[in-house]
Amino acid sequence: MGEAPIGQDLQNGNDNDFESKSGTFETSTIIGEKKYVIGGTAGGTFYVKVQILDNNCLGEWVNVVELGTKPISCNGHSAVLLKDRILILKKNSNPDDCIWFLEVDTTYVRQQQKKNLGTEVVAWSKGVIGNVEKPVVISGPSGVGKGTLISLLMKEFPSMFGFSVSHTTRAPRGMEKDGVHYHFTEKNVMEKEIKDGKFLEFASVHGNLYGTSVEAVELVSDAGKRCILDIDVQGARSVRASPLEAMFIFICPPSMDELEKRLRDRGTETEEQVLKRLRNAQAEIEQGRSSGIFDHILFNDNLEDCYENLKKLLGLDEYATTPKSVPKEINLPRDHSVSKIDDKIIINSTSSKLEKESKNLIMLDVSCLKGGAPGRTRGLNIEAIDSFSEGFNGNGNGPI
Ligand SMILES: Nc1ncnc2c1ncn2[C@@H]1O[C@H](COP(=O)(O)OP(=O)(O)OP(=O)(O)O)[C@@H](O)[C@H]1O
Ligand SMILES: Nc1nc2c(ncn2[C@@H]2O[C@H](COP(=O)(O)O)[C@@H](O)[C@H]2O)c(=O)[nH]1
Repeated sequence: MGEAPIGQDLQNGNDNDFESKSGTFETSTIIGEKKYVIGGTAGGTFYVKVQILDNNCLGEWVNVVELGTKPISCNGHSAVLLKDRILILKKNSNPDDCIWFLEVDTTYVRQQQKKNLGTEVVAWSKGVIGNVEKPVVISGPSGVGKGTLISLLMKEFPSMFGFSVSHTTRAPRGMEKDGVHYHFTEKNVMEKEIKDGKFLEFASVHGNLYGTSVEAVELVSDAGKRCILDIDVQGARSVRASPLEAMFIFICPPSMDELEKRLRDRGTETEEQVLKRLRNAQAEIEQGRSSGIFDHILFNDNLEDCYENLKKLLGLDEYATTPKSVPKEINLPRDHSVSKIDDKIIINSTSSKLEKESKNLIMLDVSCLKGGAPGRTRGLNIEAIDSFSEGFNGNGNGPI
C-alpha cells in the first residue's frame, strides 16, 4: 500500500465533494493518491463508514482502521478538506452532534499508523464549539490535598470546570458515589476495556488499578467545560506522552510529617495502606519535582494560599473580570451548501421553504483548532454572517 505523498495535496485540497450524493449518502474527498469515501447505506440503513481507494495500490480499496468514537449515522453530510483532517457536517442531526472531524494525517494518526502497518488509519473526533481551555492534570502524593483543591475549584467555578471521573478497582469509601467520585469496577472488566483501547491512561496505584477513560474526558468537553484530571505521577507521564494536550500541575506537601498527619487525620485508609501510600509518596515527590513532566509545582502548606496560586495558574483572575460567553451549539440548516475560504467554512442554507431561510449564512472558523483524537476537537468558532431572528441569537449565548 505505502504512504501517499499527501502533505502537499492536503494543503491544496485538490478535489472535494461537498455534498452528499443523493441516494448513497456518501462523500468522497481526494487527498493525493487516495480517495476517502465516507458514509453509505445498506438495506435502507445509513451508516458512517470510511473506505479508502488507493491509486498507489492499483486503484484498490484498502483496509481501514477507524479509531475514536464514530459519529452515529445520519442521512447525509458534507465533507470539507482541511489541512490534516476532513470536517464532516452532519445533516439533520442534533446541535451538539453535527460537527465531526475525520483525522487523516494528524500526529496521532501518524503514530497509530506505525502500529498498524499494512492498513490505513483514520481517527474520529467530535468538534466542540467555543474556546474551552486545554485539560488540567493535577498530580501529587496521596493525602497532599489534590481532591480538596479540586473541590474548591469546582464549587467556585461550577460552569467552567468538569471533573474527569476515573475508573478504579479499589472499594468505595463511605461517602463515595459510583459515577461521581469514581467508576468503581471489577479488575477483569477494566482490564478488558483497557485492551479494547477505551483508556487514555491507566496505572497500578497503591495496589489497585486506576485509569482515565477517553469517554470521561470527552464528557467534560461535550459540556463545554475545562477538564480536570486527578491522577498519579505514572498516569501524568502517560498523558504527557499521549496526544492529549494538557497543563500539568504537581502538588507538593510542606513535609513528609505533615503529609502523614493529613493522611492519618483523613481516616480513610488502614494502617497498612497509610504506610504503603507514604512509601510511594517519597518516589512520587522525587519524580514530580525532577522528571520534567510537570509545567508547575505548587506547595500546599496553607490551603488558602495554595488555592489562590492554583487559580492564578489557571488564569482565573482574568476570567473573573472578563467572563467569556461563547455559543455552544449550532442548528445546521437541514439543506445547506458548504464552501471554504481559507480557514472559514461558509454554510449556506439552501432551503426553498422560507425565503428568509435562504439568507441564513453561518461561518465556522477553523483557524484555532485544538486537541483532537482521542477526545474532542476544541476551538471551533462560529459567526452568523447574514442572520435572521429565528436562527441567530446574536448575543452569543444561545444556539445559532
Ligand atoms: N493545606 C492543607 N492543610 C491542612 N490539611 C489539608 C490541606 N489540604 C488538604 N488537607 C486535608 O488533607 C487530607 C487529604 O486531602 P485530600 O483528600 O484532598 O488529598 P488527596 O491528595 O486528594 O489524596 P488522595 O490522592 O489519596 O485522593 C484531607 O483531610 C484534607 O482536608
Ligand atoms: N493514573 C491514575 N491515577 C489515578 C486515577 N484516579 C485517581 N488516581 C490517583 O490514585 C491515587 C489514589 O487515589 P484514592 O482516591 O484511592 O486516594 C491518587 O494519587 C490519585 O491521584 C486515574 O484515573 N489514573
